[in-house]
Amino acid sequence: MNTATNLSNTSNKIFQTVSLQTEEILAYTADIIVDGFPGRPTESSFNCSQSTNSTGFGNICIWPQGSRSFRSQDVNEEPNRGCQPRMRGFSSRRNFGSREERTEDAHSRSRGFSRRGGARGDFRGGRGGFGPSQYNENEQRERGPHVGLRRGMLGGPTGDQEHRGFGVRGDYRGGNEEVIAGSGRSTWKSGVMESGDNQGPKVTYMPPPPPDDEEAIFAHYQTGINFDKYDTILVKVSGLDPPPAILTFEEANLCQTLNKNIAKAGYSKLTPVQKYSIPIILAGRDLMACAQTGSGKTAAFLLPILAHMMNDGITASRFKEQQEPECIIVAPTRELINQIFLEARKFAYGTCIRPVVIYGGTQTVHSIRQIMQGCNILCATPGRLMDMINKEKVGLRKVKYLVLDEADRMLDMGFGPEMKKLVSYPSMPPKDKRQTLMFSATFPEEIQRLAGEFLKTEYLFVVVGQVGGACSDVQQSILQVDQYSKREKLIDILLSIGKERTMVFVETKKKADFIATFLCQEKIATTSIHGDREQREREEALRDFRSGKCPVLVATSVAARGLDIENVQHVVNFDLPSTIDEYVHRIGRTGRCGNIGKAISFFDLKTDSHLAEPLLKVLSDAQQEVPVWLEEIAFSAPGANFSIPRGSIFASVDTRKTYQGKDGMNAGGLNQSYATSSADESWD
Ligand SMILES: Nc1ncnc2c1ncn2[C@@H]1O[C@H](COP(=O)(O)OP(=O)(O)OP(=O)(O)O)[C@@H](O)[C@H]1O
Repeated sequence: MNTATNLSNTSNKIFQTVSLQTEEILAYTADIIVDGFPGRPTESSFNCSQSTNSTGFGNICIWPQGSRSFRSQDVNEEPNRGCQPRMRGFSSRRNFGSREERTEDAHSRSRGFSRRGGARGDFRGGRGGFGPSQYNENEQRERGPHVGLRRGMLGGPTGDQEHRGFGVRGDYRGGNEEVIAGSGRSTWKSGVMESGDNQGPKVTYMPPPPPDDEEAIFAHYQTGINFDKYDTILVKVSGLDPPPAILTFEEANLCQTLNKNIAKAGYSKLTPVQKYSIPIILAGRDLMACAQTGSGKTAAFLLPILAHMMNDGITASRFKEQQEPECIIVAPTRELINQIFLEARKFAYGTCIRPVVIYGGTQTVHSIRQIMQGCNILCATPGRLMDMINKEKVGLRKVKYLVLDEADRMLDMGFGPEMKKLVSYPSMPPKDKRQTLMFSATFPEEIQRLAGEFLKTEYLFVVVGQVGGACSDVQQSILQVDQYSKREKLIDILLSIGKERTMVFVETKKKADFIATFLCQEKIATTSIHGDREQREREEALRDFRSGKCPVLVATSVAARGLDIENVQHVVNFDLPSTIDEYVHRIGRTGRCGNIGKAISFFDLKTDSHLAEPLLKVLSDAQQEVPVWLEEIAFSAPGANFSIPRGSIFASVDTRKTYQGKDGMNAGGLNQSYATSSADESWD
């Protein structure tokens, strides 16, 4: 394989072709039928030039004028081979596994290996060219157990990125943390992080430093017209002796620097989750908090942690081989953890507290360098974090605050074992010696139970609204669209939307490429983000989307959680996700911070019927119109049970048995219900 990397692209293709096992060729043959798209995205359609920058359009693909487009009328034909989109990353490169990122991606590969009998060194990937040999007609899902099969097929150390191009897609890269988690159905091999160290190419990507002028640091978007409506949402706090909520930032008694930063960030009123979480964290309590998407959970944990650190008189950490951060924040995706880091940097501005971010898909040496320069708050994706701990670049002895953002995902089968490993690390202070904080918009009951293991028994549970409820600022519509009509419908919608920023969610990485290519062909400036894109490309895609250069972003679930992008007015679920929680997170990319958004979902009777009932509940809980046909499907579903109260598919209360069935209140102050709208609780 090493020899192969030194061959020219052409000879590599030949090499790879002859390397295919019969079984893989057969699998590839199956793979050419993309779900719902008999019009196969061929090598030519995805044969994207790497010289993207020369197009001046970054990640988007541009079809030459007059190129023939393929829409549903020519679904049985391939797109014109002469019209190749110049679209970096949609197809052109493949990588072969990263030594540096091994630990990050070991999960996905290990799962692939375990399912495939531990084989390494297979060829695969090859989007649009040689075909990911492991695909079958069902496609590999972005989330779930098949993900590992997509990666590292060629295996072996293969040199740096410059040598990766085989003219096909399917880059191996490490650390798609987001990819392995989520469905709760993924298989997991604990201990894989330490296994085999010599897989894949060296990752050379170093993310550019974020702009450090004050204006950029404090750049923010405006709260929307419904921001004040947050006041009316019911908040429930359960657990012993919760401290009273605060109504204003002043009541939090934060230091002057923090208050200044809050003002510069444009925050003048607390959101409900902040009103309740800030005093709880300031009081040193462990917390599990559940609040709608876009309602300010990040600041709800960052501000009190920073306040504690300021009170503790933390001094600037000095350059050292090993750093011992006081706070560790973990999140499931690279882009999200980077966003959290930027928030931490904003609120810590002008203090000597140094936040650092590390995540997969970037040079390990770069992460090490960042850490060594001093680190008080370490924002990390799990794989990279464990790698740094194993390399003894991060010591856990001083950890006082541990935050799991998107905690339900951090604790599911994808990341749960890793999180357990983290908290049981010998040097990690036990739970009674640290403060553990968990935040998410969704918290399934079984995950709540798991979370209990990480938290002190007397942790507090804050629920703003309904656990797992959708944000009511998102106008949701569900359309019945079969898979063969989806593209046509999408075009209609995007044309009517015009240039408004829109995220289009699809279920697989491959389909993300396909739809992005298709939209570009239709002359809609589109970019894409998913776990098979290189980190550089993912970040470029987000930049292009944020700036409006590409107003359409086609995404897999990698972008479903946490991303806070200004002005996303629409979310389209081209494919509905497999779980209702995922739906709630996806549509939450719009309608943030009091702004209004719209979400349109294509409901395919053949594949989505299982979602009818939970969808109906989410819609009605958020006071949305429920289509009659959806109601009918939901009611006719086997086992449909509408005697249960709406929303009861979600945990509506703290699952701790001790506190349940007490009629809402007891002498210890359990299960207090609060409405932030009470007359004396104005935010002004
Ligand atoms: N009190 C506030 N006043 C004004 N803006 C705020 C306030 N709190 C948070 N925001 C802004 O609201 C936006 C959404 O916040 P954030 O990303 O923390 O939401 P979230 O609840 O974590 O959402 P998700 O569940 O999608 O992760 C951000 O742009 C943030 O800066």
